[in-house]
Amino acid sequence: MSPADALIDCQDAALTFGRGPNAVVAVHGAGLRIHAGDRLAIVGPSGSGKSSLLHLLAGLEQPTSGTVTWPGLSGLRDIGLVFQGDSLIPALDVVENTALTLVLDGVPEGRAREAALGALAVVGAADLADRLPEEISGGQAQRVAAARVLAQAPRVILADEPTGRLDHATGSRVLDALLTAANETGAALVVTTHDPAVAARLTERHTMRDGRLTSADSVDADTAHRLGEPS
Ligand SMILES: Nc1ncnc2c1ncn2[C@@H]1O[C@H](COP(=O)(O)OP(=O)(O)OP(=O)(O)O)[C@@H](O)[C@H]1O
Repeated sequence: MSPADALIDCQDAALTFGRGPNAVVAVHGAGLRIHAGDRLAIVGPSGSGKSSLLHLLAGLEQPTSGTVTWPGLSGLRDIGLVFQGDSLIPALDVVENTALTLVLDGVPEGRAREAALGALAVVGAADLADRLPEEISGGQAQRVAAARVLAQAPRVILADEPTGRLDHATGSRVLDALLTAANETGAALVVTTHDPAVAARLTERHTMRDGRLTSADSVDADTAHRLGEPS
């Protein structure tokens, strides 16, 4: 595939926080291209730079050197973000939270609500629609975050440690929701994780260590599915 086919093209991108003796190089010259249909894991321990890399890919941070471009996207709104412990707005119920990105984007409320209810059904959270965030668990909140991204129908979903604070079974359901969201919308999916079991469910893995994106391996989707099945 040529660079022009890429949704996101990250070329030798570095990100440094601070200056002089206090400077922290969070990402050293990372190269990565994201294409439609990709199911990619960025695996590494805490502090290795995974979130920083994801922020570069999302356009939330400017690279200190190198470039990040979005040749296959019409705007950064084509990117859907799911963060660890994703914050839902406490005063809005689940369906309103799910519809929020669409409403902010100018979609009429009725249509946004309909799309949100459909997305909640896809991730198995339709029964939570009328609850407030304080009335649902952390795992359920992450599934709602996946539904919100599904309703948005982005071209790329970037998920930062979406299963980080969850037990294995709950994390697995959240990942199911994200994979379903990506499959339903045809979006590329990029997930950062420190959990090899999460990484095993994606088809391509990159390793992040001390800010360096080091290696990648690929397996076909069937193998990834088998590897990711709970034993
Ligand atoms: N805003 C910031 N200012 C200064 N240093 C930062 C900032 N954000 C991140 N860092 C530093 O950059 C490095 C990489 O952090 P980053 O959050 O990207 O790692 P991570 O792999 O996502 O970790 P975690 O899994 O704990 O979120 C760390 O040393 C961190 O302390």
